[in-house]
Amino acid sequence: MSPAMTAPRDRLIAALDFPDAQAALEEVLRLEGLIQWFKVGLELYLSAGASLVEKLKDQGYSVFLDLKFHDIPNTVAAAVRSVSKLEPEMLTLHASGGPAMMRAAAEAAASLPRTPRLLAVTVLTSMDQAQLTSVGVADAPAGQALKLARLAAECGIGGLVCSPEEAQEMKHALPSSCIVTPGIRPAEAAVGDQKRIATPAAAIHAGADYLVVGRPIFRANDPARAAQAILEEIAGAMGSTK
Ligand SMILES: O=c1ccn([C@@H]2O[C@H](COP(=O)(O)O)[C@@H](O)[C@H]2O)c(=O)[nH]1
Repeated sequence: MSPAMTAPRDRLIAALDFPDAQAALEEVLRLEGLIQWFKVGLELYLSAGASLVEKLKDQGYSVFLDLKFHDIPNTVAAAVRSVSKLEPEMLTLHASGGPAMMRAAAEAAASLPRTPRLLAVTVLTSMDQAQLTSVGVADAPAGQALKLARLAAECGIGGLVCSPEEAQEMKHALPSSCIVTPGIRPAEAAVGDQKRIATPAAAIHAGADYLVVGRPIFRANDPARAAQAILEEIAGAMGSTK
């Protein structure tokens, strides 16, 4: 983790899963002063495109562009070069795309004047054992995630996305990788479609560098209050982890 990352707000990424730029930017405004990092995923990027990312960057926010590339190596390398013009701080690709794809992505990123941090998505936090078995993977989610995380690191990918349940083992096995965990659910929050989850405090204790939170903030009656409560939980856990 970067030494500059000392404040709870540097470790919380709010997922802007909204249908258009107007809805997303209204929420950004509502969280002004609380949130530094926003994640732009497929839904919003397909609707609002590059201009939304540019607006967030112009306003001084850090952007995690979560497009989860998964294609042949040449196509993924070109996609990395293309979206890196927007200067996102983080960018995702699926580790299951394999070593040739990940190496091509890492080389493409390294060739750029401003290298985005590439994150390999290991096993989606919405997948449990049954889901994994149904796509032909016999391993347990944690074992498969670790296997893919090691492969990603060997291919020069500096970060990974995994469940907070797996963060501790990941940190132990790959101490220099940046660990980003979605699947965060404060104690009272609805779980929804997520399967491998933990509270903000548990994720910090397990060694997650960044926590991604969407619905527990944006589907709360008062998103700013929900974000504040999560920041306080992170702060408490950081205090007791030091
Ligand atoms: O394994 C993964 C990878 C990405 N995500 C993304 O994180 C957020 C989580 O949103 P919640 O509303 O807090 O569940 C969402 O944008 C996903 O696309 C993930 O959940 N799991």
